[in-house]
Amino acid sequence: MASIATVSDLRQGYGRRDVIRGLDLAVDAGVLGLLGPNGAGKTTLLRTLATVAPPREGLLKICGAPVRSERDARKVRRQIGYLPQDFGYFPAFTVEDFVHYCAWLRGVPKASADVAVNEAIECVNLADRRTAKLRSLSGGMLRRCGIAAAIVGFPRLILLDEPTAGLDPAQRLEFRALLRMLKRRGLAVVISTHLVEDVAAVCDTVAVMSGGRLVFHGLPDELVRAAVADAVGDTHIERGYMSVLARGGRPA
Ligand SMILES: Nc1ncnc2c1ncn2[C@@H]1O[C@H](COP(=O)(O)OP(=O)(O)OP(=O)(O)O)[C@@H](O)[C@H]1O
Repeated sequence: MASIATVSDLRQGYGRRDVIRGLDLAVDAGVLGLLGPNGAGKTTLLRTLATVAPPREGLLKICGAPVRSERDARKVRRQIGYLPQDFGYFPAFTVEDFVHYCAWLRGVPKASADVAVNEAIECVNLADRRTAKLRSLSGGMLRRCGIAAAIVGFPRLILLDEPTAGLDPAQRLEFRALLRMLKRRGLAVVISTHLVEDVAAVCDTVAVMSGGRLVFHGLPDELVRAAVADAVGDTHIERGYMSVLARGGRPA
């Protein structure tokens, strides 16, 4: 089956600086966990997949369509839900207003928008706060509202930048259940996270970035098996993660 998104030989950066070089990645249905230390390039990759910034070099394809121009990007944005790390919002909007607005921005058909908005709000367990103003929400609730905005209408590609930041342990478990539901719908979800245990619990595949390159892409079990004998870490997968970072992508 064709991948939902691919980047080939991607070069991406800011100003004069390249932060991603020669990166190839295929995103298929299921949950892909994107790991890597601060500054590795995870957000830059997600922004590129979200068509926020065009690749400096290389090819981005969404649902099989090459995205080479703003015109191409407009055609595929309907298929993309994106939760940035720091998302902008209007404090006076209610939860419902905000998710509706994001549905409208993404072109969710008007006839199905009300149902889609309700469904998204229920998915993140904010139904009892639907008329609350965003300014009155806790950090975790606001994050869940952002997740609802990213999944409304169930786009085929959902990109979540540190979605579990600020969630308490019970909310993180609920978020994992939500990811499993999105997976059952055949959607592709990419989550950037520093929580290696979230990846072990719910991701089908894992990509590890370091210094703007992909140093690992495979199954969570394969990351566990990548652990070297003296690796640091409290869990098997943390030891695998630390090992691939230390190795910098060189074959074992
Ligand atoms: N808007 C920007 N302008 C200039 N440089 C930037 C900008 N955003 C990110 N960078 C730089 O690009 C590199 C990659 O940053 P990026 O945010 O993609 O990493 P990350 O893996 O998401 O990090 P974190 O885990 O801290 O969120 C870093 O060196 C960062 O300083």
